[in-house]
Amino acid sequence: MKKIVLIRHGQSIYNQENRFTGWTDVDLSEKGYQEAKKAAEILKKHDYNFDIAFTSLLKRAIKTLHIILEDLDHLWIPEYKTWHLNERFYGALQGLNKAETAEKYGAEQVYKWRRDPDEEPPQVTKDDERYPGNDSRYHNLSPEQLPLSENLTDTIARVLPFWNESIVPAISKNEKVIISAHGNSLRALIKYLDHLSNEEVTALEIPTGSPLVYELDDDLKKIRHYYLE
Ligand SMILES: O=C(O)[C@@H](CO)OP(=O)(O)O
Repeated sequence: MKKIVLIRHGQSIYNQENRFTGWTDVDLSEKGYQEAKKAAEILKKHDYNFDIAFTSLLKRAIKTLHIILEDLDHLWIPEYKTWHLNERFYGALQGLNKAETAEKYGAEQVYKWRRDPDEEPPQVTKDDERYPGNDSRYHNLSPEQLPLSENLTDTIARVLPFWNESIVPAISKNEKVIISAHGNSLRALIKYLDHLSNEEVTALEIPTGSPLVYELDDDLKKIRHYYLE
């Protein structure tokens, strides 16, 4: 039996301010740091350690991972950072307050933008500073890979190839894997691992800073999952 740990980063400053975040590289809030420390304490209590880590290109996920690895005295393990694990790119909604946006466009429309797997949020234009083509960290992405906006279906389409090509080989070699990522990149992965329908994934909410264990069989099919406490 194989075990992997998924963790959504601790609360970010935009989570705290109730803003659409996406690929905006905001830091953890003070509460987010505390959540990451708590996650480390829980993992330590249950004797978890890791051989390899995967995270996004965004500091809230990277710092959550580092806080955990530091407290487990495992900062030395190989660590792969990839845009494939980034949060869903929220397009022109990034930075806007969620409550104000609901007042402007209606709660139903905002709910669809947030949770309907096939509803695409408004796009950014290429001259917008939020467009990833204007950020040097994404210089190696092809024009087709650079999003103007993403729905969950688009996010799944870039998370799963990375899962199959980079994470599955590590798990298959019995390496102990931790993935520090985001609400929607983890939702994408969990939809796949749990065979969730679009309706089921719409209802799935992943708490910040809570280590989530997936037990997988030798064919990497899910046996069960649970949050560590
Ligand atoms: O703003 C975001 O990027 C995400 C995660 O915080 O929000 P939501 O839960 O609306 O998808």
